[in-house]
Amino acid sequence: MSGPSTPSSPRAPAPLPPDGSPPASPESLIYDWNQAEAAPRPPQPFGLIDETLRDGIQSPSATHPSLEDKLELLELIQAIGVDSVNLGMPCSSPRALADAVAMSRHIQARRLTLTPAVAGRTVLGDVERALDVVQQGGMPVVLYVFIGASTLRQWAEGWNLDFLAKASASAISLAVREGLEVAFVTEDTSRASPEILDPLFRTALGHGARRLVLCDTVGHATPAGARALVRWTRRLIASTGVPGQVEWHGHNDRGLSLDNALAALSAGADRLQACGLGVGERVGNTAMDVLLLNLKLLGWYEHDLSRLADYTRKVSEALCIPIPFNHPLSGRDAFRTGTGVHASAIIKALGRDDGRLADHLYSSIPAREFGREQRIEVGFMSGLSNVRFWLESRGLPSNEPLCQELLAWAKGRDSLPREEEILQVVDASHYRKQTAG
Ligand SMILES: CC(C)C(=O)C(=O)O
Repeated sequence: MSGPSTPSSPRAPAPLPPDGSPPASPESLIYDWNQAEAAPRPPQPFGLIDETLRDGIQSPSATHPSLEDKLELLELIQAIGVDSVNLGMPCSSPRALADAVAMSRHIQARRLTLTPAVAGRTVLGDVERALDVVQQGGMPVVLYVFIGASTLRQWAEGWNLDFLAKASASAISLAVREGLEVAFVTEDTSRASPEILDPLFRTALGHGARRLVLCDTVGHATPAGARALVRWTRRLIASTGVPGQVEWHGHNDRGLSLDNALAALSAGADRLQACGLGVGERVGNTAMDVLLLNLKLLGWYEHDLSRLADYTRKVSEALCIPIPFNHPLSGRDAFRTGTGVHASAIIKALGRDDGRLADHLYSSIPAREFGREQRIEVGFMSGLSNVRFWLESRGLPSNEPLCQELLAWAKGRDSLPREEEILQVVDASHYRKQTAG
């Protein structure tokens, strides 16, 4: 009896080699249900902007990174293939302005290909600080000018649509007149009506803005909402005849920011904004690292990502924000296996090819492609194979009595032992044996 048919058929796994030899590739043994209803590919080439040094440092738990850390981060953002970077809000403090200038100079001195951007409100003084960055930094920057747009935001500020349009028009006009490329950012776009967005977007494009940034400021959107908003905005831009681009900025309050970013891209967004480790206001933004990981695995992103883990480590260090233990890819536990059944299968696979199969067995992410590696641990859920492998991979003797002793000891504990603790038990066992002999 055949099962229900799928809308499109993923490739069947290759037959298992009869002699147990390794298959052509780990992927050839994987039946990929994702292919049955694959997300539509982005309809056009897309860009990415790293917002860690703008929205990321707005996280209440973040430390303002030193200039040295900011410069190192620029290098890593370039290394993972992201094309643009927000240098911060030069209007927010003299230090923010000085750092933006220093980063602009660094980009030029190091010949990085990153396009720098800065942010400010639709306030003339904020535009002037962006112009200071250009003048003192010696290179153009894209200016992201933002204003609260939804009815709720208007109510909180005592604004109306007429005020929003006038403030936006005058800030954009000044920036464009001075030669800046302008991105117009409507805060709370995902809760603003077409009756607000339509005139504001037309005003912005009419005054020379060339990017419209759709903000899911409070993480309200679902993928369906993100798609609808992007498509609606693209239609609006098309109706003006102006060559405008759509950009997506999403927050993670409901845990949907990654899905929303992918949905926005599939619906035609030209650029996605994201922050390393997903840091940012409240629970943060789309995580750049997790976004890149998924774009790569979807086949939508070509760039080598072997330095992705270095990038997240630097974000964590620079902003003094620990990486959650279970964060995809970079978390301490992302590639650790203590459980006996899992470890035993990984160890068997490790013995049979160059390690590529082991990378896929209990992970959907080939660790080594992203600068990480699988680790087998010993703990209360382990079996003998964990212990034997743990000892042998450190060049230690792995005789049966020692393995049994270590396993019994590990099973009596409430948590996985640290390496030094295991080594102490190994030493004590050898000592006992010597003195007994
Ligand atoms: C200023 C804008 C881009 C913002 O951070 C938001 O709306 O979330």
